[in-house]
Amino acid sequence: MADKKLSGAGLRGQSAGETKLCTVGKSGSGLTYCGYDVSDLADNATFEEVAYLLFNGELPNQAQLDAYIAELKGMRDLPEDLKSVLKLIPKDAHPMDVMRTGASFLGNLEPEVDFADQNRAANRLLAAFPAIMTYWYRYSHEGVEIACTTEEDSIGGHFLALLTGKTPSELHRKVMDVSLILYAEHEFNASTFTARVCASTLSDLFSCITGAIGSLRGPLHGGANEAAMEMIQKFSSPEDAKIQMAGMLERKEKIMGFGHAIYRESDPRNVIIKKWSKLLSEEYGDSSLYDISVACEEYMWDTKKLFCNADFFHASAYFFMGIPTKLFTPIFVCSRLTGWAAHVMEQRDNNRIIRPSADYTGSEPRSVNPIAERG
Ligand SMILES: CC(=O)SCCNC(=O)CCNC(=O)[C@H](O)C(C)(C)COP(=O)(O)OP(=O)(O)OC[C@H]1O[C@@H](n2cnc3c(N)ncnc32)[C@H](O)[C@@H]1OP(=O)(O)O
Ligand SMILES: O=C([O-])CC(=O)C(=O)O
Repeated sequence: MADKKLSGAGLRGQSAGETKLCTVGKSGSGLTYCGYDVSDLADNATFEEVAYLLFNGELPNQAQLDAYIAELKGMRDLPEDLKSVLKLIPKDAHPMDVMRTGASFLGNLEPEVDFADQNRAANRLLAAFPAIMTYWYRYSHEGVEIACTTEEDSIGGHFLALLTGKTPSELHRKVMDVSLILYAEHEFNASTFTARVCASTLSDLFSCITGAIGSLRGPLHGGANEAAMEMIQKFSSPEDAKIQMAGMLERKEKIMGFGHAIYRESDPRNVIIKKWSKLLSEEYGDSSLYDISVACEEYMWDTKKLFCNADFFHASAYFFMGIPTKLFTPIFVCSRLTGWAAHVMEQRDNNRIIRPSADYTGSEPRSVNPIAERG
C-alpha cells in the first residue's frame, strides 16, 4: 500500500508512540493483530481467542480458551442498580450514550481497585456490554425486562440471543463472530488514542473506556456504519444509488463508509465482511440492499478512487441479520473494547503522560485594558 502524505492536520503520518498490538497498512492483507493477519484470524479463530490474544499477547490453547469462555460467561449478569439506571434512559437516547453511561456506571459499582485488577475490569466490560445494550433496548423499545445471561458460549451468539430472545442460527453466530474480530483492534485510531491519552494520566480503565466510547460515537469513526445504512436505505436501486451519489459528491457531502485515514487503496476488512453480507443476502431472500451496496462501491471507486472501509458492508450484513440500525455502533463498542483495553494495558507498561505541543497562531503578547476602555 502506498504511504500517506506525512504532513497536515490531524497528526496524520506522525508516530505518536509504540505498540506491539497491531499494524495497519503494513504487511500481508494490511492488518495484523500481534503478528496474525486479520483474514487468518477471521477464518481460523473466534472472537474470544482474539480477545485473549490482545490481552495476553498469545493465542490460547484449548484449556486456556475453555477457562476464558467460562470466566466470561460467569461475568455476564448486570447488577440490579445498573439495570435501574438503564431503565431510566429514554427510548430516544442515542444508544452510544447508553453504552457510555453503562461503562461509567459499572465503574462506580465495581471500580478497578488498582492496576493489578485491570484484566478483571476489562473482562467484566467485555462480558457485560451485550447485556447493557440489549437490556436498555428491549426495555425502552419493547417494555421487556430481559434476563442478562444466556447459554451461548460466544459473545456474538450471546448478543443475538439477548436481542431476539431466540437461539441464533449457526450462520448468524458465525457472522457476528467474524464482525467482532474485524472490529477488535486498529492501532492508534481516534478512539484508541483517546483511551491511551486517558491511561497516560494513570486514570482507571472505566474512565479510559468511557472516553473512547465518546470518540467512537462520531460519524467520521464508528458511527459510519449507521450512517451508511441510513444512506443505502434511501436508494431504490443500483441505478438510483449512482444518481444520488453523484449529487452528494457534487454537493461535497461525505459518503459514509468510504475512505480511510491510513489505507490508500482498500481496507482489508471490507472483502471479508462483503463476502458474509452476500451470503446473508441469499439467506434473507432479497439481495437488493447488497446489490445497491455493490453499485455504491463501484461508483465511488470509478469516480473518486475511494474504497469501502470496514463499516460499509457491515451495514447490509447487520440489516440482513435483523439488527436495528441504532445498535450498529454499540456492537462496535462490544468488539473494540478489547483493543482499547489492550492499549490501556500497554500504555501502563511503559507510561509517560501524553502531552504534545501546539503551534501557536493567536495574538501577539498584549496587556489587559481596564474594562471601561474596551470597545
Ligand atoms: C472504522 C472506521 O472508523 S473507518 C472510517 C469511518 N468513517 C467514514 O466512513 C466517514 C467517511 N470517511 C471520511 O470522512 C474520511 O475518509 C476519513 C475520516 C475516514 C478519513 O479522513 P482523511 O484522512 O482526512 O481522508 P483523506 O485525507 O484520505 O481525504 C482525501 C480527500 O478525499 C475526500 N474524502 C475522503 N473520504 C471521503 C468520503 N467518504 N466521501 C467523500 N469524500 C471523501 C476528502 O474530503 C479529501 O478531499 P479534500 O482534500 O478535498 O478535502
Ligand atoms: O484506524 C482508523 O482511523 C479507523 C478505523 O478503521 C478503525 O478504528 O477501525
